[in-house]
Amino acid sequence: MATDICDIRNQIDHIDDTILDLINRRLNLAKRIGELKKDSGNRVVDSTRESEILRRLTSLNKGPLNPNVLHHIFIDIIAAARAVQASQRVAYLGPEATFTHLAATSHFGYSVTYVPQPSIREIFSEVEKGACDYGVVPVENSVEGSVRHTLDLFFESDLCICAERYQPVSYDLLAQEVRLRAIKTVYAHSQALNQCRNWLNQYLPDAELKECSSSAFAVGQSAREKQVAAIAGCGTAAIFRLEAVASKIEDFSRPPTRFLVIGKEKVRPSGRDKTSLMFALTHVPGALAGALAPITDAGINLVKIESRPTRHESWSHFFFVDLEGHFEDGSIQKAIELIKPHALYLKNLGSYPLIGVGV
Ligand SMILES: C=C(O[C@@H]1C=C(C(=O)O)C=C[C@H]1O)C(=O)O
Repeated sequence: MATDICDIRNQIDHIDDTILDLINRRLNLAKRIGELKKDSGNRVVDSTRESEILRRLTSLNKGPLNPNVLHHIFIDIIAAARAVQASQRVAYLGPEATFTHLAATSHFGYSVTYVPQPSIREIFSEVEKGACDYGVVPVENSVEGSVRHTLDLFFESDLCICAERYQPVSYDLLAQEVRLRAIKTVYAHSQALNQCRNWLNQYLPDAELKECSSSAFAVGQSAREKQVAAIAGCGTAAIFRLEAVASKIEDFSRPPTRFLVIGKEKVRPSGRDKTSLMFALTHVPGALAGALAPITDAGINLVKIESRPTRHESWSHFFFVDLEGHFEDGSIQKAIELIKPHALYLKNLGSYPLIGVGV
């Protein structure tokens, strides 16, 4: 038996050596690409190429590797490949361990510098002034609120959407050690606490529950004391060097929150893309139907539509629509030309790879 384990471990060591060697060879190639990009003035991050790689590997994968794990592994390899080309700074809605932070790390991996911001407006402005290369903002069904704020800020800003990301809203119980019995106190943000009440009543009925202002504060308390646990977003244990004592402890599972990666670059087509438009219409009967008709007529899939008051005197509503396709597709360009006469204002917020929910 022991010899068997020994033998198999030797084989694993050999595979690890090969993986390490291959990763370093891949990084050296990325470095060469980085030099070519520098010469031609191209940006380091190529989201289209990245999504092509992830889609290709996901379809090649025959298991037992879980597709989500495959995604995480390659996001980190790709992040390391970006880092050897240039350092990247990513602004997100802080503090650490928010769902926006999680969305950011699952998109950019751990080889970039994350810069927490106190508000969505500040994320936009950090990227606009070039202090950060990208920003990550919540846009739909957020637990952090202010999603409408994100939509409104696109009116003022020239930044575009470079990518989207779906982040599950799920909680872990974190502590220094994994024995549930040892936990006497649980710190959590009020939202997290409210969403995990049943689980806490069932598994930690005697623990003292302490509400605090952020998950980052909660995990800070846990890092200080062995008997203190914290509730934080699923997957944050590694960020804080704590153990996940229990996972998915929320009482009801919720749909994932959608986040956007914003930046200055226009993303080229990947083969399966989404285009986000924002337009304002006059408040006359049939205006919206008229503006949407070119989309229907072209057989374009309207993925989402949402409206916001413009708060400008003579304009009534902004409409945000997500279409399946890329701005460079003839059908999308033609539809936009036909919408324009109906609109007081129209802006293309960007085309970016379409991502399945949960990836
Ligand atoms: C290596 C490149 O740079 C970055 C890293 C990539 C990778 O690791 O595969 C892919 C796209 C870029 O974001 C590249 O552009 O090919």
